Amino acid sequence: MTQPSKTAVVLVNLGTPDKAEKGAVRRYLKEFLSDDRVVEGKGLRRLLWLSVLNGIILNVRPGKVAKAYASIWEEDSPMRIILDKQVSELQLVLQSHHGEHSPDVFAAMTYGKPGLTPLLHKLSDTGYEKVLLIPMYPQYSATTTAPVYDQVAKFQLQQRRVLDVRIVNSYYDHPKYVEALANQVANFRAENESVDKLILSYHGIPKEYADKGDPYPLQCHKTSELLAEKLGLADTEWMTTFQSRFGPAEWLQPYTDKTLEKLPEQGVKKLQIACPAFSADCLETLEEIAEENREVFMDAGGESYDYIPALNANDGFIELLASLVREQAGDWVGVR
Ligand SMILES: C=CC1=C(C)c2cc3[nH]c(cc4nc(cc5[nH]c(cc1n2)c(C)c5CCC(=O)O)C(CCC(=O)O)=C4C)c(C)c3C=C
Ligand SMILES: [Fe+2]
Ligand SMILES: [Fe+2]
Repeated sequence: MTQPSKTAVVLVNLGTPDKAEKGAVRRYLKEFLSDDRVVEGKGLRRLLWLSVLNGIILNVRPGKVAKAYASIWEEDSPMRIILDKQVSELQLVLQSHHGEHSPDVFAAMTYGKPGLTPLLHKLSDTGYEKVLLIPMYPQYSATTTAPVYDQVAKFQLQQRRVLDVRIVNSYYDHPKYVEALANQVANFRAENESVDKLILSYHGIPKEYADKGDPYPLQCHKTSELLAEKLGLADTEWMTTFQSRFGPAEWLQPYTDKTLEKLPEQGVKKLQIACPAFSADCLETLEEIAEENREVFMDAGGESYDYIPALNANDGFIELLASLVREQAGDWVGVR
C-alpha cells in the first residue's frame, strides 16, 4: 500500500537579519537589495545599482540599521519570533479542524533564515508532495509576493518530480482579514482615549513600479476603505499613507512622515496609527512607526500618538490563515 502524500503549509515572510549587528545586517541587506524584484533595472541601470549598493549602501547603512534593530531586538528579531508563533498557533487550529488530515505548518523567509529554498528541498526530501505557501503580505506586490513565486519556480526547474505547489496571491479584501483588522483597531480604541484621526500606514514602493502595473497601492486603498467601512468611520476620521521610503526616487504618496509633520498645524493633535500591510511587527512598525515617527509628530506639535500593534499571532489572524488553507487547499485537508 502506498503512503498517503504529505501536505505542508508554509508561512513565508520577508526575512530579517540573524543578529542586530553590522555584519549580519550587511549580509541581510545584500541578499534583499540584490534581488531585481526589489530594486528593478536592467543593463546599465542594473550595473549602476549594484555598484552603488556594494560601493556605498552596504558600507554606510548596516551600522545605522543595526542600531535600529538593537532597539527592538528580543531574544531574536521580532519578525522571526512572531512567525514561529504564527506557525505554532496555526498548527494547533488546523489540527483541531482537520485531525488526521491536518497539514504540517512551517516557517520560511524569502531572504535570510529559515530560507524558503532550503525548506522546499527539505520538504521534497522528506516525502511532502503538496505544499501551500501563504506569503505574509495581504496586499500583492511584485517586490514582495512575486519573489516567493520566483524561488518556487527556480526550485521546480531543478526537480524531476516537481512539488504540487499552490501560492496564496493576496488577501487584502478577505472578509476575515478585514474583520481581524477591524477587531484589532476597535479593541485598541475601546481601551484608549479618543483621537482626531486614524492613520493607516503601508510600506511604500517606488511610484514607477505602480505606474507600470503593480496593483499594490490599489489593494492598500481597498483594504483601508473596507476597514474604515467596517469600523463605521467618517471620511475625515482616517487616511492612508505610505512609509519606509528608500533612495531618491519618488515613492507612493502621501508619505507617512511628511503627513505626520503637517497634521498638527491642521488641527489633528491626537492620532492612532496602524500598519495593515505588516502581518507581523518588525523593524518598520516597532522602530520606524512606533518610535521614529512618534518623534516627528510630537515635535511638530502633536499631543498624543499611539501605535496599534500588527495582527501577529492573534486569534482573528490565525482564523484567517486557517480559512485560506480551507479555501485554497480544501481538497488536500479532507474538506472536499
Ligand atoms: C529598496 C526597496 C524596497 C522595497 C521596494 C520594499 C518593499 C516592501 N518591503 C516590505 C516589508 C518590509 N520591509 C522591511 C525592511 C526593509 N525594506 C527595505 C527596502 C524596500 N522594501 C529595506 C532596505 C529594509 C531594511 C531596513 C532598512 O535598511 O531600512 C521589513 C522589516 C524587516 C525586519 O527585519 O523587521 C518589512 C516587513 C513590503 C510589505 C514592501 C512592499 C509592498
Ligand atoms: Fe521593505
Ligand atoms: Fe524603515
